[in-house]
Amino acid sequence: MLELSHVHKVYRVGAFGGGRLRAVRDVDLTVEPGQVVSLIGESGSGKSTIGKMVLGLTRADEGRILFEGRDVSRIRGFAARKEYYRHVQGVFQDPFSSFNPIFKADRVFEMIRSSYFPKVSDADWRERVLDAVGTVRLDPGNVLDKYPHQLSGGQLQRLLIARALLLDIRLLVADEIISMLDASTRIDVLNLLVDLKERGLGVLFVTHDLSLGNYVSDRTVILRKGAVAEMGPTRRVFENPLHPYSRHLLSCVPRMDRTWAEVDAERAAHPPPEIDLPTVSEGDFSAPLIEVEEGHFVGIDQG
Ligand SMILES: Nc1ncnc2c1ncn2[C@@H]1O[C@H](COP(=O)(O)OP(=O)(O)OP(=O)(O)O)[C@@H](O)[C@H]1O
Repeated sequence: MLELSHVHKVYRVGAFGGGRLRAVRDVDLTVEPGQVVSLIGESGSGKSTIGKMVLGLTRADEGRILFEGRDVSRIRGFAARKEYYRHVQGVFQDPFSSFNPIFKADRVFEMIRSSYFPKVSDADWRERVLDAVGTVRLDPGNVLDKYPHQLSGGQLQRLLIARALLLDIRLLVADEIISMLDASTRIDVLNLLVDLKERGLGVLFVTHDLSLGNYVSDRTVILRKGAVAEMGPTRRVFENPLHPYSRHLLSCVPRMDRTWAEVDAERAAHPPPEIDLPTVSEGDFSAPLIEVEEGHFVGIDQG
């Protein structure tokens, strides 16, 4: 469904744009229908840039991004872009910024209607909205006809997902969608992503939080400095992390059931296997991956 191959993004930075920042380096990844793929990395690792490239909000400098076989960078013109967004939508971190505070929150649905379904009757449209709102586990009586300030962040986030569902959406880019929500609402929105995947949608779930990625995703991609450090089935990556960076990230996640000392002792008793990481020479911006077990890849060590 979605395939990135050898994707690079270099931003111009500094005074007069004279500097270059390689935000994404030689990234390969895929998302299949009915699959949640987590893109995990610390701040600045290039996660959002990948999401933006998939959404056509910024262009890759090298490499290809294919959605259902079509090169996203070649989608030009209003009609073609509109058609793309019928199938690919993004939801972002701050739900409040996606709503205009002076309009009722469900106005976001009207915008979809006027743009994509101008001929649908009022009654039919209402039916579709109620269906989409129900799918995201909201009670229409509680959320429709309300202003954004009368709704919680979790409710607004779910309204945005409902809006996406009104289209014939096949891929959702969910960029840090729960980082502004409290713990109890987070789990509802995470479970909603699982519902979407069961409906056959592909989800690219961008997060800096490993435990969220572990909870929700089928495959995990760990990014470091714009390149893939490790990628594979989530269970394999979490149970058998092979890249030093993945191990480091995982060791930083607090455990509810153990103290630091216990975790340290366990690690010392069972040191992880050493593997040879791929290498590249200075000035080479490729970031090769080695397949260490089926579908489980490790990338270069960037120090
Ligand atoms: N429009 C831009 N112009 C210049 N540099 C940018 C631009 N957007 C992002 N960057 C830089 O590219 C790098 C990757 O940014 P990106 O937002 O993709 O990272 P991220 O992993 O999503 O981080 P965060 O979790 O903090 O959002 C960062 O160093 C960032 O400062």
